[in-house]
Amino acid sequence: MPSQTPKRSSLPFNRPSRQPNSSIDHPFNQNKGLDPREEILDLAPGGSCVSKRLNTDHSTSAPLFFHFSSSDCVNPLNIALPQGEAPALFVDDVQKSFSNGFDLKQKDFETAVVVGHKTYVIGGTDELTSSRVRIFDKLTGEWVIPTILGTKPESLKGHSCVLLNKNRILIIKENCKSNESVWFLEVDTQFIRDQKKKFETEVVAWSKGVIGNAERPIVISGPSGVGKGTLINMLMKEFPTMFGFSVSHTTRAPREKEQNGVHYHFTTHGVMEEDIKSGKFLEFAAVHGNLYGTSVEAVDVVADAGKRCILDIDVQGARLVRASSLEAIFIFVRPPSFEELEKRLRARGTETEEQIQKRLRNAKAELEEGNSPGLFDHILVNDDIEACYERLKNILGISESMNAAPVTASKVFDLSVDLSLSKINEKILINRGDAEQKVLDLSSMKGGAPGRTRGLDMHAFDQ
Ligand SMILES: Nc1ncnc2c1ncn2[C@@H]1O[C@H](COP(=O)(O)OP(=O)(O)OP(=O)(O)O)[C@@H](O)[C@H]1O
Ligand SMILES: Nc1nc2c(ncn2[C@@H]2O[C@H](COP(=O)(O)O)[C@@H](O)[C@H]2O)c(=O)[nH]1
Repeated sequence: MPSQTPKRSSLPFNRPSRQPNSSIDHPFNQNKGLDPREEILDLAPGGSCVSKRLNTDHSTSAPLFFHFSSSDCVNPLNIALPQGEAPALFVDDVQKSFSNGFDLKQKDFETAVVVGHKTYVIGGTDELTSSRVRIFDKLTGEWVIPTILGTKPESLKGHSCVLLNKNRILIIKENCKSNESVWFLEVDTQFIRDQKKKFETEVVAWSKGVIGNAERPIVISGPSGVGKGTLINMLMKEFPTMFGFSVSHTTRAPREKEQNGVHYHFTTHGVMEEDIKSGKFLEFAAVHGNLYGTSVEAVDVVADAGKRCILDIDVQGARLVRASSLEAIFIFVRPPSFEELEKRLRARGTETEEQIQKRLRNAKAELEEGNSPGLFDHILVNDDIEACYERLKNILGISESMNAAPVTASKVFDLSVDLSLSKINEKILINRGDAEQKVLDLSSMKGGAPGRTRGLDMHAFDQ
C-alpha cells in the first residue's frame, strides 16, 4: 500500500486513499449513543458490581469471582447475600440451582455478568476462546451462543467487568496499555434490540472504548464529478495527521491506477451481500448500477489511528448514516451548474459515454435530494476549487496553524494484572494492586456498537 495520498494530478480520478498510520475518529452507533433519558450508571455512590477473575496466574487454581453487591447487578439465584464480602460463584455453576451453596471450580480467563435472567459469560480457557461470549438463560436453563457483531478484542486473558445501565458490560483488559484496555460488550442497547429483530437470534456486539475527545466524522456527498474527492484530497494533503479516509467497498471494477484497499476494497456482489447480511456494513447502497458500502471496520481503522474520519458517500448512504447516529457533520457539494458538472465528468475521462449518461441522470435526482430538510448540515457550491476549499475548512473550523499543532494524545498508562473495578456514578475506579488507582470517566461517553465508544477519559485518581 503506498504511504502517500495520491496527488490530485497523479490520478485520473480524485478519490482519496487511506493514509497508513493516519486517522480519524469514530464509528457511530446505531442507537445514537446512550439514551439521554437513561442514566449511564444507576448505582448509588459507592456501589459496586464487579465480575473478575481473582488471580491471573494461569498455572494456579485461580477462582472466578462474581460479586453481587448492588441492585444493578442482579443476583439471578436469589442468594441471600451476607453483609460485607460478596459470594464467589464460578462459570460452570451458572446452570446449577445453587440450593446447597457454591461449587468452587477453576475457570481461567472467564468472567460472568448477570443481566436480568441472562448470565453473560465472557472469555474462555485459552488464547483462542479468550474473547468468546456465551449466555446462560435461567428461564430456559440453556446455554445460547449469540451472534456477535463489531470487532472483538484480540485476547481477553485477564480482565475485569462491570455492568453499566443494564445494557452494556464494561470490560477492562489487564496487563496492557490503557488505550487498548477499554472494551464494551453491548447486550441490550437499542442497537442490539434492532439487530435481534433482524437476525432473530440472541445478539451481542463489541465496541472498543476510545480514550480522548475525537472529533465528529465528516460525511461528504454530492453528484458524481462535482469534486468531492478533489476536496477531500486537498484536506488530507494539508492536514495529514488530522484526517483519515474511510475506504469503502464496491463491486465496480477498478479504474486504471486505483488500488485495492487504498481507494476502495474491490469485491464481488456475492461476497458483499454475505458481508452485508453478517452485519459488517455501517451503510450500503446501489449507486450507478454497483454496490457501494462503508464497513464498520473502515471507520474503526481511522478512529484507531486517532484521526477524524471522512466518508465520501452518495446521498442514500448519507441518509443511512444520519439515521445510524454516527454523529457526523453532513456536507453536500453542488456544482455551479449542471453543464459544468457534465463538463467535469467528461474531462475526468474515467467513464464510458453510457456511464456518464447514467451518472448525469442520477445527478439530477441527487441534486434534488441534497435539498432534503434535515439531511445536510452544510451546502457547498464547488465553483472555484480554491475558494470552495477555504469554505470547507471554515465549516470544519480548521486553519493552517492547526497543521503545526501537535496532536494532543491522552496520557497512556500501563494497566497491571489483578485489577478490580468499582463504579461510582459515571466513574469507574480501577484498582491496580499496589499501583496508583485510575479513574475511567464515562460522563461524556458517546457512540457505541458496532463501532467505537468514544469520549472516555482515564486519569490518576487524585486528578
Ligand atoms: N472547482 C473545480 N473546477 C474545475 N474542475 C474541478 C473542480 N473541482 C473538481 N474538478 C475536477 O472535476 C473532476 C471530478 O472531480 P472529482 O473526481 O473530485 O469528483 P467526485 O465528486 O469525487 O466524483 P465521484 O463521485 O464520481 O467520485 C476531476 O477531474 C477534478 O479535477
Ligand atoms: N453509499 C455509498 N456511496 C459511496 C460509497 N463509496 C463511494 N460512494 C459514492 O459512489 C459514487 C460513485 O463513486 P465512484 O468512485 O464510482 O465515482 C460517488 O458518489 C461516491 O460518493 C459508499 O461506501 N457508500
